[in-house]
Amino acid sequence: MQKRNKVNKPKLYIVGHGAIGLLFAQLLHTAFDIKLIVRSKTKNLAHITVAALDQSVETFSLETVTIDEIDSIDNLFIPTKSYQVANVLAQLQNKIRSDAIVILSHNGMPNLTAINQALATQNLFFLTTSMAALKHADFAIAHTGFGASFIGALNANTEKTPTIEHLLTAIPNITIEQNINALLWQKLIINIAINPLTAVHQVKNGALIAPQYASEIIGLINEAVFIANKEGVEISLSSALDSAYRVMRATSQNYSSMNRDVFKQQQSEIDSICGYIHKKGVEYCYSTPFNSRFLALIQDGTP
Ligand SMILES: NC(=O)C1=CN([C@@H]2O[C@H](COP(=O)(O)OP(=O)(O)OC[C@H]3O[C@@H](n4cnc5c(N)ncnc54)[C@H](OP(=O)(O)O)[C@@H]3O)[C@@H](O)[C@H]2O)C=CC1
Ligand SMILES: CC(C)(CO)C(=O)C(=O)O
Repeated sequence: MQKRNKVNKPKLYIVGHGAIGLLFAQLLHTAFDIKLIVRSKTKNLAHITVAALDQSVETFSLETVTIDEIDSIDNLFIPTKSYQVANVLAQLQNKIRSDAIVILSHNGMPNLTAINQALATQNLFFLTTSMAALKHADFAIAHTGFGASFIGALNANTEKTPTIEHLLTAIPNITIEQNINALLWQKLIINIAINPLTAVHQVKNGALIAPQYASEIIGLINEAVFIANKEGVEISLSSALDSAYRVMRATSQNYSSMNRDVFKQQQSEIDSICGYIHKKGVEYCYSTPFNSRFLALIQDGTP
């Protein structure tokens, strides 16, 4: 296959060099001229190592830039933790062109009001993925799980541009989803079922298939389905349970991201996962004992 010249490739900025950012950099670096936005740097080029699922290892180099070095951004991918998004947007807001393509990707419900306020004219997308990656060193990851990805438009002015066409070609098992709310809720419900329990009990995703966890899984998902339905998103308890158990089986050997956060005693995304259901429950005067309890347990840091 003919290699495309760097000058002909569209530029894509990726925030950070986290596990998902580097995984997507590997998938996209032949289609895009990728620049990694780093907090600080000593070198202009990062040498990246990705251990694939089949144990083969790929190495490639990408340019790194600090925010101060950026003039303007046409295409931006933000694969950070949910609690880091507001800060990223505040730092980059003046650099992002008014017609730029911005793709957010994180677990937990995004703060759509804040995102739409910060980026009122840009083409906003959200990408969810069930692929998994683990970071071993600053620029080294292992691809640890294969799963489907979905991308959907977050605002009405969003168009399917060549950037999105390139993404759809380069990322395996990705589908464009027209109903963004359904997409966000489906992923939220999977994380509600898996993340807090694997974090509190310090078990792999597959362990949750055991009957001893069933009543808590049903309790957590039932509350989320109630809120989703109140918000106009049609999801049934049985289809939500099916999806959650499917992902537990597909990622059975993985430790969830929240499991690792709790293990390493670092900040987790519980506020935008169980915390989102707790907050919505308060708004609807609907009690959410399961989500509220896991929110408190994990926020407390001593599950
Ligand atoms: N890893 C996985 O397998 C999966 C992860 N996800 C979700 O994807 C999202 C990303 O996960 P993951 O890649 O594991 O997380 P990481 O913490 O590995 O990656 C986030 C990266 O963004 C960087 N970053 C954040 N803010 C800034 C900033 N202002 N300037 C520069 N860099 C910044 C972080 O830097 P620093 O470390 O310095 O803060 C870090 O390098 C999360 O929501 C996660 O739950 C979803 C499916 C699977
Ligand atoms: C899909 C799942 C549960 C995979 O582990 C995930 O998104 C996570 O760990 O945060």
